Amino acid sequence: MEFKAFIEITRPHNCALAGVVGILGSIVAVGHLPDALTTALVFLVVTLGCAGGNTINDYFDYEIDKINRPDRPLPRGAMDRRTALHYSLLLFAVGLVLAYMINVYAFLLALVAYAAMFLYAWKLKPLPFVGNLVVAALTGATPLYGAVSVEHLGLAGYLAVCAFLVNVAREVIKDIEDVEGDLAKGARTLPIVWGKRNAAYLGAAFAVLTVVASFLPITAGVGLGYYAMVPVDLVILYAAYLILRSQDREAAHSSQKLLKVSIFLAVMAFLIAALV
Ligand SMILES: CC(C)=CCC/C(C)=C/CC/C(C)=C/CC/C(C)=C/COC[C@H](O)COP(=O)(O)O
Ligand SMILES: CC(C)=CCC/C(C)=C/CC/C(C)=C/CC/C(C)=C/COP(=O)(O)OP(=O)(O)O
Ligand SMILES: [Mg+2]
Repeated sequence: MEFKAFIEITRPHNCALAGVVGILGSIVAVGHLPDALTTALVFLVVTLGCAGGNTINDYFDYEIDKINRPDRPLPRGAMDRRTALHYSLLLFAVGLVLAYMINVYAFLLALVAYAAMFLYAWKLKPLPFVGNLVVAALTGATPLYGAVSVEHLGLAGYLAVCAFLVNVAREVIKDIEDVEGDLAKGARTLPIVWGKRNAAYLGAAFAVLTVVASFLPITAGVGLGYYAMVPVDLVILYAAYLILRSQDREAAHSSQKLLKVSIFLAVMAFLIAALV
């Protein structure tokens, strides 16, 4: 058992980004950073949830990851599956205790989100497009979590719409990348059921919808700092072009990685716009 596997299996880069998005949701909801305790609790509840979700995901994806991602901790033997199951449940439990310290709505939303992540990994992922929508809804719920924690919505709804749309695009394109392993396990993902080209059209359409939605905050009078979103939109459009041009594994990998970069850059743009 490798100690670093306990960090690696949580995909800390996703968790940290998600935690920042939770805080960003609070900021754009009330127009300023909430008090230190609320900020810390929002960050921890989201990161612990994301960590538990990624861990339980690898627990149930063990057979598929032996083909698609043999370098991950479980297929390479750095952690056993039973430990991963108990570890994920511990992460969720700690997250729920902290969520209860925020307010009852934050506790309930965390309970629903954590249950959705477990259900996705256990049963929903193989369902064509349904699994993609669940993951995207969870990413959209992240800024809303920050808003619920400060009991105000503000511009967090716009952030949630953008998060949902860009992650639908990315999840569909990730499924195009993973067709080989998914086929071997009999997973009925969208590209397998509907064809890689049709799935590429759908993924690109959601990428374009993300660009359209990214201008919504401007209608609400967000400041000049928001124009940092323009290069983000260009990255998203290029990712859409890549997957339309070719649906092979390499093109899908480049396209979904570019969308991940756009998510990171967009979060920075929203932070600049919210704090400038
Ligand atoms: C206009 C625009 C792009 C706005 C950005 C909206 C926004 C705030 C997005 C943030 C979404 C979010 C909470 C991201 C957290 C990290 C993340 C990508 C979670 C989804 O992970 C599922 C994915 O399948 C994991 O795969 P991988 O990244 O390859 O490990
Ligand atoms: C709202 C609260 C309290 C928490 C939200 C926590 C977040 C940010 C969830 C975002 C979605 C997420 C990280 C879900 C976890 C499950 C997961 C990793 C889904 C994607 O897994 P696969 O579809 O198997 O793709 P991989 O090939 O990357 O494993
Ligand atoms: Mg997985």
